[in-house]
Amino acid sequence: MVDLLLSQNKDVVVVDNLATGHRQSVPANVPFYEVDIRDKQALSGVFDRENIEQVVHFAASSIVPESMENPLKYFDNNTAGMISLLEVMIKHNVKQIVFSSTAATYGDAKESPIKETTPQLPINPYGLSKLQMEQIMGWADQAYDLKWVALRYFNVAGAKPDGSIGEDHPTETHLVPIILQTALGERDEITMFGDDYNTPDGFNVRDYVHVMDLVDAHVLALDYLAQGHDSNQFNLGTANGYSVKQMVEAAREATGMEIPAKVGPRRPGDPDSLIADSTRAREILGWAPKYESVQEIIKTAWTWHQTHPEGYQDR
Ligand SMILES: NC(=O)c1ccc[n+]([C@@H]2O[C@H](COP(=O)([O-])OP(=O)(O)OC[C@H]3O[C@@H](n4cnc5c(N)ncnc54)[C@H](O)[C@@H]3O)[C@@H](O)[C@H]2O)c1
Ligand SMILES: O=c1ccn([C@@H]2O[C@H](COP(=O)(O)OP(=O)(O)O[C@H]3O[C@H](CO)[C@H](O)[C@H](O)[C@H]3O)[C@@H](O)[C@H]2O)c(=O)[nH]1
Repeated sequence: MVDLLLSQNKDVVVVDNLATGHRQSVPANVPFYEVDIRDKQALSGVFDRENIEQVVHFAASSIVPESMENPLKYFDNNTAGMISLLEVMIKHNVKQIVFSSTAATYGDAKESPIKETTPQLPINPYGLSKLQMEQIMGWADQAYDLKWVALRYFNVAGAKPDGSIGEDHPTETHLVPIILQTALGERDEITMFGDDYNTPDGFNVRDYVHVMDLVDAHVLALDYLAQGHDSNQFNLGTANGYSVKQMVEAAREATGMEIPAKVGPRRPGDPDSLIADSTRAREILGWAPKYESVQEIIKTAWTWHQTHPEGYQDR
């Protein structure tokens, strides 16, 4: 996101407590504050110093299985983090925010593909915390005229195509990086969590969206708010569902590697299937994902993993 905004000659300020982020991923010439958004005093200091007009709120804990084991962490970092951020924004009269929401707010959705109007009934604490954050922004709009866009991402994957920016988590839990670490020989095999879901081949189905397409949507959402539109919510996915097994097979084709895989037990908190209907984002924001095939998404991630087997190397 920072990379794209800079390429458009926008001024950017980054706040991150580096809980899972990397200092090296932010260019040295971008103002960077190592601040926890729950620290209102420190965050207020950033807003005092910088001339902030709009906020893009990515900061969160975002691992579904971790949220099942440690729900309070999610309500603290995510829900309370949002309250702190909004208080500081309102105090500084900053009233436009684009927010990273998630398909996890829908839970085991009763319709597929999922529309923005599909009932949000999360089945894990992570999804609930993100739904609470949306609802809190809704009340802040009514009370303080704060305008917000929730971008409900489906499963994000891929890397900058030149391989210079990619995923690097302290403990990797996401499917695509785990598959590619297995392809690189960093892991012996991948365990596919559960083959008895209510899906065509029994494996969980997800809608994988490229990170470059995702950041495009954020720029469109910032423009949408700058033009004075009302608060809104948008699903971001490609409308193509792939099962875990199909993802492993697609990665074998995309990389030419063997990628040993076995079936293991279900992982708690996983819905059967999450596929997006992104018509609203296409019609209102003019968003059009450029990467429709998971092969292409996986290939860009593969370039990153091959060239950065140790990630950002800052640990
Ligand atoms: N990756 C996905 O598939 C996906 C899907 C839907 C939504 N999202 C959302 O997108 C956002 C980014 O996800 P990601 O996959 O890049 O995760 P990530 O863990 O790589 O990024 C989160 C960033 O927020 C920072 N952070 C966390 N808590 C903070 C706090 N209290 N104060 C300041 N900084 C804090 C971390 O250090 C990290 O840099 C998250 O809000 C996540 O919920 C991700
Ligand atoms: O080693 C693994 C890792 C994952 N999976 C499976 O692969 C699928 C995708 O799992 P991820 O952990 O990559 O992603 P999640 O669907 O759990 O969650 C991701 O997408 C969500 C939206 O759909 C959230 O927003 C969340 O932040 C983001 O991590 C799931 O069915 C999971 O069970 C495996 O089978 N084996």
